[in-house]
Amino acid sequence: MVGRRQSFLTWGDIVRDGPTGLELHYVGAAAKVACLLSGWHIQASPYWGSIMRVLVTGGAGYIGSHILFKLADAGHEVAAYDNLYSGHRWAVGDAPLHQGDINDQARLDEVLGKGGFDAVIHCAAHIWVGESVRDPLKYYRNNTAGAFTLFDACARHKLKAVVFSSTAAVYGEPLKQPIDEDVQKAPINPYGASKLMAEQALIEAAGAYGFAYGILRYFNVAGADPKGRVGEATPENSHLIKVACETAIGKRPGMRINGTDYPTPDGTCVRDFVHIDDLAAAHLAALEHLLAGKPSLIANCGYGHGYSVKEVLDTVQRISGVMFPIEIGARRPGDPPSLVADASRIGELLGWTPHHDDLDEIVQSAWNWERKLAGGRDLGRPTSS
Ligand SMILES: NC(=O)c1ccc[n+]([C@@H]2O[C@H](COP(=O)([O-])OP(=O)(O)OC[C@H]3O[C@@H](n4cnc5c(N)ncnc54)[C@H](O)[C@@H]3O)[C@@H](O)[C@H]2O)c1
Ligand SMILES: O=c1ccn([C@@H]2O[C@H](COP(=O)(O)OP(=O)(O)O[C@H]3O[C@H](CO)[C@H](O)[C@H](O)[C@H]3O)[C@@H](O)[C@H]2O)c(=O)[nH]1
Repeated sequence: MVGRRQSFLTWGDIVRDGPTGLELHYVGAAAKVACLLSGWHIQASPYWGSIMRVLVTGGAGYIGSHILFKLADAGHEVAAYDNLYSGHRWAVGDAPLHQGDINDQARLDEVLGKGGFDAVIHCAAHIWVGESVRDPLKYYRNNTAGAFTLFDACARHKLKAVVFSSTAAVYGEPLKQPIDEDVQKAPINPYGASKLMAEQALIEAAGAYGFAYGILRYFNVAGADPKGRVGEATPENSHLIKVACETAIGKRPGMRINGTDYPTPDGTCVRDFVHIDDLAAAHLAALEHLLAGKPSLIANCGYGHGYSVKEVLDTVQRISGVMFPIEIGARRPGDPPSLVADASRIGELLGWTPHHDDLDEIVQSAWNWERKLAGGRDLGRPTSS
């Protein structure tokens, strides 16, 4: 895959219009040679040389928007589907934004019916563990029932593949760490349970209606686009690194550590923080894998090692240079003490190799983005449902 869009589109267009598979090999090989000669970075890809047409639900949100940029950078055709509940119109960049709700079957039919999409990446969801404990039905309605409506539409419109944003929260509190994909799933909060049900429905629907699926279970995603085009701007945010950066920049007066009495080395929760750019790359690799006809998969997205809440806050203070106030509070209901991925499967299946496995780099990129936001973009919550 090459890192320059215009040129790749030219090759891809030839490939797409070619009457036989021969062109694909010819054009693919010629493009590879051209890129090697011009020194462009190339990653091995089984879907090399073809354009994928992909609809990203939740594309105006934090993770969806980075996936849009990653796919577009690689020359693919992308569009976002988002109700702008917590997303932002500006976050989709040049991609078309189809405003709509995943619970709205008629709107999904309209968009998927004329879109000519090969695949859907399903990121749209409610995402807050704490809120899910306070208002579980909100989560089952959007993350489970909404996913059913979307998967049904994908089946009826004969999509080839669906990649689903799942979460480490499906595991609950497994005894074994790092956590591999086959451990027993026993979510301890409605957010994780709502996602696990959607996973199950996707697996069964894909088998029955004949499409491929990729379930990616993200651990804790953080950081921003290395080119600074987009980053995390989800409103009412409770993600640790985001809250810490907002506190350091002065948007919040202080912050709290949710519990220091966990059975972990320093008593605070431990999480496996994965850089958003590596996570977006995992989606590109998963799509290429599935659209090349390879088997459906379930894979963790993490680095295989964790940092405690205290370690993360120390890092944010050091990198920002701001010693913001931190108080010690009670545990937050629904928080497992430790979530660290066994990340071997995704490497084996997709050849995924992290490029940003470094807490300082993750925090630095989140901090750079926070400073850019403070420069003045309007981040008010859009009003549509
Ligand atoms: N952020 C993390 O650390 C993390 C970790 C694991 C899994 N995930 C999963 O990744 C996905 C994306 O999370 P995010 O951090 O980008 O959250 P986000 O809130 O920034 O993005 C979610 C997007 O979905 C949209 N949306 C929500 N409900 C919708 C609906 N009914 N119809 C259409 N659009 C809707 C929102 O407007 C928003 O743009 C979610 O599925 C989440 O569960 C996130
Ligand atoms: O101000 C804060 C914010 C967070 N925390 C703590 O930091 C840890 C991480 O919390 P986050 O809210 O950043 O992340 P979660 O692990 O709760 O959840 C995130 O990662 C999960 C996967 O591991 C999910 O998928 C979910 O969508 C996503 O929000 C938790 O112990 C939390 O209590 C604090 O102490 N203070």
